[in-house]
Amino acid sequence: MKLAIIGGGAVGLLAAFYLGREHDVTVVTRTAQQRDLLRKNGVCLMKEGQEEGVRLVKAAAFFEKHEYLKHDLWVVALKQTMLPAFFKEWRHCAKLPDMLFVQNGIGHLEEAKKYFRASAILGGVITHGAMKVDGNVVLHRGQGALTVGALGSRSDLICRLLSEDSQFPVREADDLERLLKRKLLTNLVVNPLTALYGERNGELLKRESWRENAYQLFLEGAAALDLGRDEWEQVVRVMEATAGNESSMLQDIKRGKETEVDAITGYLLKQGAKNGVDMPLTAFVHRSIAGLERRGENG
Ligand SMILES: NC(=O)C1=CN([C@@H]2O[C@H](COP(=O)(O)OP(=O)(O)OC[C@H]3O[C@@H](n4cnc5c(N)ncnc54)[C@H](OP(=O)(O)O)[C@@H]3O)[C@@H](O)[C@H]2O)C=CC1
Ligand SMILES: CC(C)(CO)C(=O)C(=O)O
Repeated sequence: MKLAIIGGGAVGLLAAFYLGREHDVTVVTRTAQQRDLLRKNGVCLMKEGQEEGVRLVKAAAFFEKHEYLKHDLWVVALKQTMLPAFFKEWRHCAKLPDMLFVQNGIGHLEEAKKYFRASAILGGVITHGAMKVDGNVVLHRGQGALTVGALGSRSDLICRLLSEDSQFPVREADDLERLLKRKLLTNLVVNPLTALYGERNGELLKRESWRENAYQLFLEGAAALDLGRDEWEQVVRVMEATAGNESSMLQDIKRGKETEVDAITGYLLKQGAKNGVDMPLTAFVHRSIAGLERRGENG
């Protein structure tokens, strides 16, 4: 398939490297500078400090629309915070490719369906850990999977994406909504706490007091999402598998970027209010992250 990966960040570069084994991949970057770097050097994948390989890919800058408008599928690897601008840019375009959104969070798929009625909208859940270290270099810091499902009726695109690649398996979701909820629960626990403590994912399990905080936060999220306490096991599994990764929220805080806190704790607080679930810990971490972003402050 001809895939355009929109966003050459951590996840975009990771997906380009692995999906590029089987598909014809174009990475769509925000800047011409990154486009040129990728055209010249390809995507370089690192694991445990070692270079694993280089994948030659096509690259286009976001404004060069003709370069990727006719592809079979767009894999949208932008942050939640970038989606409003993405929707605004394309909402009036009549014929667009089908799209796979891989963001953490939930509500964006319904939003995409509203804007892009003619395109199939797929949702993807990524449990890999990844960090971009340069415009064309990504560190694969935790083995997971990409699990894909369709919003509404099943799309044959999913079959074409499925892969047994042991380092980057692509699986089909039985129940996309439930999968997104479970991932959200993981992100509720891992992302804000690692961002507050300034530590990698695995540290949350190593210290008894942090593990207890993580569990108490998990209980609030599980209640708000109407998921069982047994989900804790899968949250722990992701923390173990991505133990050496810095969560995407910690990476954002370190770089002084806006985080996805509204799509994670913000969304859950609304869900809790709707379902009559008291969420004092979630409110605490939400305000704490907003404070680290220095929202509403002058400094
Ligand atoms: N990192 C991880 O380990 C994981 C991340 N996720 C989720 O995946 C999603 C993506 O995260 P991640 O890759 O870490 O984020 P990054 O911030 O690393 O990547 C986002 C990329 O989008 C680019 N971008 C912004 N605007 C445009 C535009 N108009 N056109 C093209 N590119 C654009 C940015 O470019 P520039 O840098 O030039 O501004 C940046 O490279 C998030 O929802 C995250 O929560 C899920 C699982 C794991
Ligand atoms: C899977 C995990 C927790 C990896 O760090 C993630 O989703 C993120 O960092 O946003």
